[in-house]
Amino acid sequence: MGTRLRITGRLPLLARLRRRPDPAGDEPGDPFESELPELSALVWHARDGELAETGMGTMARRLPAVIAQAAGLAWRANRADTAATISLNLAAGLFTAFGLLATTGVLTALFSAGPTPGRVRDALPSLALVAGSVALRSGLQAAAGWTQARLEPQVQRLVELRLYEATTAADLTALDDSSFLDDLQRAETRGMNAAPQVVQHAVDVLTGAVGMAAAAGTLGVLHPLLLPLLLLTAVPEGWASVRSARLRYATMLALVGVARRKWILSSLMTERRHAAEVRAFTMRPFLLGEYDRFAAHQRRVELGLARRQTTTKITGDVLKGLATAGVYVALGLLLWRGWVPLAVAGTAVLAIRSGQTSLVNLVFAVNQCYEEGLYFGDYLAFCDAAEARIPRRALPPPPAAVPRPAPPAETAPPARAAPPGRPALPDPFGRIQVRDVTFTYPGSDAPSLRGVSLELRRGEVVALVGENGSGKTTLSRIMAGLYDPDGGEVRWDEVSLADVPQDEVWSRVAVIAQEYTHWPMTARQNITMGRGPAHRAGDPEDPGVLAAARASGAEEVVADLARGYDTLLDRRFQGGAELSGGQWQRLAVARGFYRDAPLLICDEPSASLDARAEHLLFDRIRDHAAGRTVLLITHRLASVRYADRIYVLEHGKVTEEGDHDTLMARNGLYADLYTLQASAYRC
Ligand SMILES: Nc1ncnc2c1ncn2[C@@H]1O[C@H](COP(=O)(O)OP(=O)(O)OP(=O)(O)O)[C@@H](O)[C@H]1O
Repeated sequence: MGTRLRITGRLPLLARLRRRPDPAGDEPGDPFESELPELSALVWHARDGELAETGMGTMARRLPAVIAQAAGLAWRANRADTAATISLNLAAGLFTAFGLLATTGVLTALFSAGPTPGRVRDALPSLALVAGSVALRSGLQAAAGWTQARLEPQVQRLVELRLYEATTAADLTALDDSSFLDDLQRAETRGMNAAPQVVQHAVDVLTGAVGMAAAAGTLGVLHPLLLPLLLLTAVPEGWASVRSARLRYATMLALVGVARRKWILSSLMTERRHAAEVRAFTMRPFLLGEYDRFAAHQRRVELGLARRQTTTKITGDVLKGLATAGVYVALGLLLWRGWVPLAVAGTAVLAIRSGQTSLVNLVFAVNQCYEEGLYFGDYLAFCDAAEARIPRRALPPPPAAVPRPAPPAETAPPARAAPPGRPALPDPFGRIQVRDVTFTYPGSDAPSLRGVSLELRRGEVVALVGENGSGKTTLSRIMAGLYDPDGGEVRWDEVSLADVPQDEVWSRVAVIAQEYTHWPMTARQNITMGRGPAHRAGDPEDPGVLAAARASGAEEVVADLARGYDTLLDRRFQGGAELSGGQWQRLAVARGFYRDAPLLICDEPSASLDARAEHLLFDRIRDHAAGRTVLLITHRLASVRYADRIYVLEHGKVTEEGDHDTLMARNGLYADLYTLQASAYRC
């Protein structure tokens, strides 16, 4: 097992998969450049180095670490079950060895001279020992299987929690990063499921090793020469299994971008919210064609894999057959030379068969453990990377090798108090200042904000206007503590947001986002989402819900629902209702009001509202601002003329500021846009 599993010298398998042209036409050749150029840079080059390390020596080196990780995970999932699984398997192995050795007694008695009834009688005590140890071994194995089965869901829960804890806390910009998303896809779709498998296969490795040790120990006792012969039969199978696993893993890595693209396309073709547009824009042939292009590529790569795996398996089987024949020839020679008696040879045959079975199981388990360990490694690497992208001031619990149990959602209060030693946001604050803020999205060449400064005083409605792409949403996200600026800062009185735990910022800001989520929950939960104990079931008596619904106009929407606030807003489930765009928007606005935060950020809150609802909403926003502060982003300039102050953004810079009259008198972009909109109503 010492050779490195390199298929062509120093060339990693993945690169080879990529470069080799296939005369038969069912190999990938150089598919990403020729067939799927849009995915080429992302996938292939990023993983070459990683795969180059994956040889058999590497596997041998990594396996103990994988097993240790599995053991640690299982231990943290449930100590009693882990201890029971290990000790029951060890005990079962002992009884296997004991049963094999007792077989020698049976055979010795049976092969001795004398009348048959006497020989059978002599064999009975050893036979009883064999029967007893077989029964005990089976009982122990069954109990071990049970404890092992109990571990699986517990391990699964731990790993799921860790991943989702990390993805929901990671910096928002991480989710704009395509390599982060690729890694997330691998970790979620494959790596996360690998965790219980790793644990299971690690236990199987233990079981196989114990069974193998029992057979090997028995053979060693019977005749020392038999032992290396038995081990020889393991080499071909081990080689074949590891090579096969590596091929499969390389293929999975090669196809991760394809799988993600296919998944996106499949959701476009199956999800209800896209169905109308798919038809109206006659997108079906395009989507099906795209899907088929990726599926065809995947099929070609997978056919190549199947062929290589079959060749590998046949080679391994042939070599194993030769090795097994060698073992039996050696045993025959030992018998022929009279170096072992017949009874011992008989036991040796049984021990070899038992050893081979254990060996096959062991090799299979090692292979599976290693393969799943690779996927599990992806999961761990992703979780580490995602945890590293949790902003430090979010103050997550210290990273651990396993997930931490989350506080029960219904009892988790919004984080209002800063931890000791951390400054808290002033309550109430006097003014919020944005000072010289710059921001560039990761991977973008141009900054979205360039030295923006503005001020909001308590109780004011401040409007942000500007053409598409001028940076309004980006600025509002920085003010909501969702992005950290590259330069400059946001201060609440004298406290900089950068010094305050993010949870505290988020609990003090309510955002009615431009792109909001249609939460597939009840109408009540759509309003109370994320705020206090009501966030799970909803408190039917909560006056805050009624007030927020009234202020946003959601009250009329809920009145028409079959089960009022308890109506499920998801047509995919029985009894679920669907809302119109404007009705959804009223609920989103209600959610913002319900949070009752000192700073309300409204990003295009009226885009889908009818004229009356829009008019009412802006009135309500003004009412809401009494004692609180509102940042209003909108293209409906008639609604901002009553704002206390208006900032005009152009290409990420504030170019105008003042109230409506000042800006109209200035005759700049604001006046242009306002006059344009007003003239549309005049004619
Ligand atoms: N997630 C992102 N990744 C990279 N660039 C982004 C991202 N979101 C926005 N941008 C870029 O940042 C700039 C400002 O976008 P932003 O959404 O802040 O504009 P906006 O003023 O809110 O536009 P609109 O009026 O259309 O809503 C744009 O050039 C946009 O392309």
